Amino acid sequence: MDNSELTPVINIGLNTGRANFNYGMAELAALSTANNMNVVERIDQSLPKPIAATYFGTGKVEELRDIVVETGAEIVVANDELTPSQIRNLEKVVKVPVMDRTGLILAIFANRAQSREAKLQVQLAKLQYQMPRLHTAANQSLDQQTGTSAGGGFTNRGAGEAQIELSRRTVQRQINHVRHELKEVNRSAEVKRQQREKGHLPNVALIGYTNAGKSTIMNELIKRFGMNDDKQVMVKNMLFATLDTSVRQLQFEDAKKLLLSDTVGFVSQLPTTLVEAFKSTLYEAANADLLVQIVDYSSNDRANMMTTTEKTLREIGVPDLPMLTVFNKADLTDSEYPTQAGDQLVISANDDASIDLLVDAIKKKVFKNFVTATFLIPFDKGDVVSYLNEHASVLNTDYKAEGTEMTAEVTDIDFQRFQKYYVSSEA
Ligand SMILES: Nc1nc2c(ncn2[C@@H]2O[C@H](COP(=O)(O)OP(=O)(O)OP(=O)(O)O)[C@@H](O)[C@H]2O)c(=O)[nH]1
Ligand SMILES: [Mg+2]
Repeated sequence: MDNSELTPVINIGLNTGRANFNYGMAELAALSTANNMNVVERIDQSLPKPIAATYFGTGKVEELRDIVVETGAEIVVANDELTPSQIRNLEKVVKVPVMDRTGLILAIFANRAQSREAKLQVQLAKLQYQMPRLHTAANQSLDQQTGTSAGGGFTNRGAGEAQIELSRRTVQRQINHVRHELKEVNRSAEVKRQQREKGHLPNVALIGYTNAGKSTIMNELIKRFGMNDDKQVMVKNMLFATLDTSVRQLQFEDAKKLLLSDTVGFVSQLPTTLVEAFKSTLYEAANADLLVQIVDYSSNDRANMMTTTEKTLREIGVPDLPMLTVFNKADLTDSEYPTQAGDQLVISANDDASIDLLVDAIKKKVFKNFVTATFLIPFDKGDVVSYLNEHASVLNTDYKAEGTEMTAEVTDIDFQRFQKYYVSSEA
C-alpha cells in the first residue's frame, strides 16, 4: 500500500517523565500504521500531568492546529485515554477528529475480528467505550475508522440531554444484547473446554507481545506433532493478527500428549474494556499449566515488551504459573541459536533444531511429574485399560491370568488414581 491510500495523522503524546515514554510513542506509531494511517508528525509536550480541559496546554494546542493545517493531517491520535471533554475541546480547536489510544486499539481490533466471538467481544468493548462519550465526535471518528455503524447514529453533537439519555438507554440495550449473544457463543466453547479438561492433558499456552511469532511457532509445532487434520493458524506480519484462541493437541514420539493454545497478543495500556471483553479468549492462558512467553529478540524494545506482557497477565488475573521465556527471531540478530540457559531459550521459529530444543524444554516442564509404573488391571476394568491407552504412554502390555499388565508413564495424579492396581515401579 502506498502512502496516498493511508489516512495522514498526527501522533501526540504527553511526556510526564515516565521512563518508557518514547517506547509508548513508538508503539502508538506502530498502532497507527496497523490502522492504515500514515503518521506525518509527532508532537510531544512535557507536563507533569494532562491539562484537564484540553490534554495539551493552550499554546501547544494552537501549535497543533497550525501543524494540522500545514501537513493536511485528517486525524489527531493521542497516546493516552482522553476524557470526553478533552476530545471535544481539542476538536473545537484543531478542527479534525481526535482519537485516543483506546479508540485506536479498538478500531484495529474491530478491523481484525474474524470469528463471531471476536466480533462480539470487540463490539462489547466498543459500546462500553462509547457509553460515556455519546455526545462527542469521538465515536464518529471511531466509526469512520472501523467502517461499522454500532452507535453511529448517536454522535450528533447538537443533541440535547433527552436525546443523550435516549442514546444511553439504546446503547445499554445493545450492550445487554451483545452480552447475551456472547454467552451463547461461550457456552459451546465452554463445552469444548470441559471435554478437554476431562482428558487431563497438560495445557501449554503461547503468550506474549503482538507480532512476536506465537502463531508461527504454533504452526511449526502443529506441522510436526499435530493430528492429521489439524489446521494451521494465521500468521501475518501485523499487529494483532490473532484475535481468537486456537487450541491444538500435540502428540510426541513417546506418545505423550499436551494441549497447546495460541492467543491474542499484548500491547501496553491494553484498554480495560478490551481486557474485560476478551476474558474468555484469554481464559486459556489463565488455565494453563505452563506459559511459554514468546519475545521478539530482534526488537530493541524487548525489555519493555516483556514488562508489558507481565503487566497484562496480572491484569487478566493469570496466577503465577511456571513460565518458559523464548527469545524468538534470533535469525535477525547476531546471536547464536538455538541455546538454552535455565528457563530461557534463544531460537528462530523456522529452524528445526530450535523447535527440537523448545519441545524438549516444554516436555521437561510439563511432564516432570511423570512416573513409570506397572499396573495389573482386572479384566472387568476395561475402562482403566482404555484410559491408560489413551492418556498415558504405554510401554508394554501383557495379558496375564489375573488381568492386563501394563507398564506406562503416567502423571503423578493418575498414579494416585490407579494405585490399587500398581505392582511395581521402574527406576
Ligand atoms: N525472521 C523471523 N521472522 C519470524 C520469526 N517468527 C515469526 N516471524 C515473523 O513475524 C511475523 C509475526 O508472526 P506471528 O506468528 O503472526 O506473530 P504473533 O505473535 O502470532 O502475532 P499476533 O497474533 O499479532 O499477536 C510474521 O511475519 C512471521 O513470519 C522468526 O523466528 N524469524
Ligand atoms: Mg498470532
